[in-house]
Amino acid sequence: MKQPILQVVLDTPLDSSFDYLSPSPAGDETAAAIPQAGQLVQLSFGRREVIGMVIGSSEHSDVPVDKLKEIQAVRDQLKPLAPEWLALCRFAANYYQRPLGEVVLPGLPKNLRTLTTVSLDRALKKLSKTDETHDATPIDVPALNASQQQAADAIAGANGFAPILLYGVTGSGKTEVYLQAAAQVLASDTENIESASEAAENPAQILILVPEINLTPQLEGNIRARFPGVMVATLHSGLAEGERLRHWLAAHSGQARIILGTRLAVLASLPHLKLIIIDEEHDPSYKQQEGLRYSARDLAVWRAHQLKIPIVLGSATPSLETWHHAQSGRYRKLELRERAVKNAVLPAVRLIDMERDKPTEGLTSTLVAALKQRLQRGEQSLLFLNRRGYAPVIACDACGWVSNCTRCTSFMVLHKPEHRLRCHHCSLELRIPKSCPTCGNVDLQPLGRGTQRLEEGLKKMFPEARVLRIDADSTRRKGSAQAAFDSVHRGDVDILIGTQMVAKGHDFQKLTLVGILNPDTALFSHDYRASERLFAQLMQVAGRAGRTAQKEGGSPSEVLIQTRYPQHPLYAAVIAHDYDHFATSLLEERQQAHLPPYIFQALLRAEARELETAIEFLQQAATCLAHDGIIIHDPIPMTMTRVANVDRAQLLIECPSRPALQAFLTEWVAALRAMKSRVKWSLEVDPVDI
Ligand SMILES: Nc1ncnc2c1ncn2[C@@H]1O[C@H](COP(=O)(O)OP(=O)(O)OP(=O)(O)O)[C@@H](O)[C@H]1O
Ligand SMILES: [Zn+2]
Repeated sequence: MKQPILQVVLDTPLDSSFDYLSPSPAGDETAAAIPQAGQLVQLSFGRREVIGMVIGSSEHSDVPVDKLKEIQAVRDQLKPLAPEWLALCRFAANYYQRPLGEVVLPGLPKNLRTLTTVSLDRALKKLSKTDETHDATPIDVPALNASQQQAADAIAGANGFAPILLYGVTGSGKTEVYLQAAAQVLASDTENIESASEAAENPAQILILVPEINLTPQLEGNIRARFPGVMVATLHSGLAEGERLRHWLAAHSGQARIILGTRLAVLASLPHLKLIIIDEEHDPSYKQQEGLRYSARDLAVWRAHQLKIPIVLGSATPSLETWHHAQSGRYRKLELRERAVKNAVLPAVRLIDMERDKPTEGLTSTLVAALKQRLQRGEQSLLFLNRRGYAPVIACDACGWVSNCTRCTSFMVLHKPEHRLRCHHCSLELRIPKSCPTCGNVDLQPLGRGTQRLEEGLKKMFPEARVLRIDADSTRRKGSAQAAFDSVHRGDVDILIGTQMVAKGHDFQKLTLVGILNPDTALFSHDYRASERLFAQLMQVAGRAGRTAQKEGGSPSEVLIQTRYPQHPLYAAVIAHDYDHFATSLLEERQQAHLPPYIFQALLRAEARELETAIEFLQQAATCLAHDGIIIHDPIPMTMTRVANVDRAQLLIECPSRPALQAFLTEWVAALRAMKSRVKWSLEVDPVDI
């Protein structure tokens, strides 16, 4: 019999599959099983041994058969990945203009891509022994209020592809809706299937995506307690490789029925997926910013469409893309207008004019008085400052020297507790100079204020208060973020200082005051998405206050924003908690200015030692192909031009039609590859940072 020819993809930048021969039977076999599409195989490629995935087979090859190599080993202990999964990868590869192999293989856990099968065999063995049920004391499940019930029923009752926006104000109990809808889906799946054995073989799976899993241990605990007897798998980059493989296999085998993960989980193998939930769907962390620059939200919607299942996008501040779909009726909108806890109300938002009430240690007297009141009453406060470090720069008054990074177009940030200057872009670290490097002046001054400096000032101002800072620096150790949030929930903290890490979905029960410091810079950014983001961020952080009813003798929940621009319309919308109106007017602006979601964009980035080289490459790229109907802008240096001694420039491409843009990009990428330029370039489809 002729050996079939297998097409295999590998993790290489070469945009093609490679032909290999099926392995010949071992001595004592008459015929070896032919590897199927979706199967992982080991083979030699050039001089290397690598892991690839079979994507198809054929009778013919353009390469003479005697030149073809045989596949060396088949990972047949692993069930092949399903055709639907391969189709998802194909879509992502086409849409984001990447070779299929660079989507398929990096999407799998590392331990599946190694040449030994030790960890795979170990993980499979461990999984086969795992009792599907985990011990959990079922917790009290709150009775849903009417709008929550309606939403949960609508989700669980949806048939076929059903994209749903769950638009609920902060604290409206969206999580409870997800969980009760999920419970209904898991239960009805078991009832509907006629034979019990079929149900046992194919129980429904539910994918829940969250922006950052380490920040939501509450949710994971809640899910485990809620679904005793159901295997829950988590998938995120914080897992050790062994664990990650085990969880991935649990999803792939169908044993895990609830999969809770960050953006990377959207590429998991989920053979019985019946419902997808994306919490905080507006969150920028759903966008992968390197390699395959995908939007997990968009891929999830595609997946739901492919499988004809419902998908829930939950947020108090939906992205404008999602809002646009809800307005046009493509997505169904379900609303939760009230906070879920009885008598809990949205906080009153007030602006403090910093021109009139001049801050000391970064705090206006109004905010200080409000903090004092909370301390006296034993309530918690949160100060939100989205800038980590002590001060963004240090400077010499005498000669004007500032702490520039020598490798980037940015400043070295002062990190006082660590006694270091750090560049947040290239990670360069230096000791803090004792005197000015140019004039020798010993009196170097920190300019501006980050979370560390705020913490120092607060401790001086309120020596009796328990102050805790949560930011990327204070939570570097594994588990430290969780420990920090636990101490806030226990009530061991009076004043919490935090960056955007503290704003994401936390259900702080004792918090009655939120102070927002320094949000103004984003008002005047040249990025057209800045105001959408700032608004969402302010609404989210404001939403951490007042999640329970006001106690007797307690303070009403309140949000104080320190600003120099109290007249700015964005703040007026925050005060009114008026997302609808704000989003609608932003959409109008976008439509008039021909910006997304009314136009589709792609961004070509180039990197070189010299800026001119990068720009030249982009100029060539702009003219290398006819482009009717495609708008190609002039190449420009990126705002932060130099990072780690590399200069960066970008070229924006736009088109009112997505298919036309896609068709152009496919041809264009081929032309760019053919240029064989030494400039490093990358293409991003639907870019979010321009
Ligand atoms: N039906 C209900 N009755 C009483 N309490 C409820 C009910 N539903 C939810 N809650 C409680 O309301 C609080 C807020 O819920 P949750 O954290 O789910 O809000 P959310 O809509 O996700 O808010 P955010 O957008 O701010 O993350 C939680 O403490 C939750 O336990
Ligand atoms: Zn740097």
